[in-house]
Amino acid sequence: QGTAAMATAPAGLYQALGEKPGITRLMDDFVNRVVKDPRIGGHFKDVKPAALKESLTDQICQLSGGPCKYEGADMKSAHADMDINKGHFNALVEVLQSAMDAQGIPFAQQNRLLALLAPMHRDVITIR
Ligand code: HEM
Repeated sequence: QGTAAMATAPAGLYQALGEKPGITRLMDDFVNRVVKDPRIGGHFKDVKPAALKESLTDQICQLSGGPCKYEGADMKSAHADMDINKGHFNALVEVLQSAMDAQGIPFAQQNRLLALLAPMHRDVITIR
């Protein structure tokens, strides 16, 4: 991931997300919601959900302070040529919030994860 993504994980976030099993469940539900979302589902029409779930699980696990290593593409390369605008980015964040609600993740912990993801907008949004 890009340098902007390499913020320090707040203590206890990995645990609050339910560690690897909780993050796996969260990303499973999140991707299922994303592909169905009318605002951004189209971006994912040619994507294999299982592989994306695995990449995201590793990324969020590592980012939140867990013992994982994300080995996928950096955020800039992963999202190049996708015509992602601010509305798409915000829609994805909204879907993530719904998925975190569904997993019973406390609001304050949700915000700690979102704060780690927010700086990635610089690499993900390509239409300004
Ligand atoms: C903070 C926001 C985001 C994060 C952290 C994120 C993270 C990721 C990660 C980790 C991958 C996998 C890359 C790999 O395995 O090499 C990925 C792929 C992808 N992302 Fe994002 N993403 C974000 C926002 C978005 C948005 C807003 C869209 C479009 C609406 C989007 C569309 C995609 C698509 C279509 C892929 C699949 C690429 C492929 O497999 O060819 N992402 N993203």
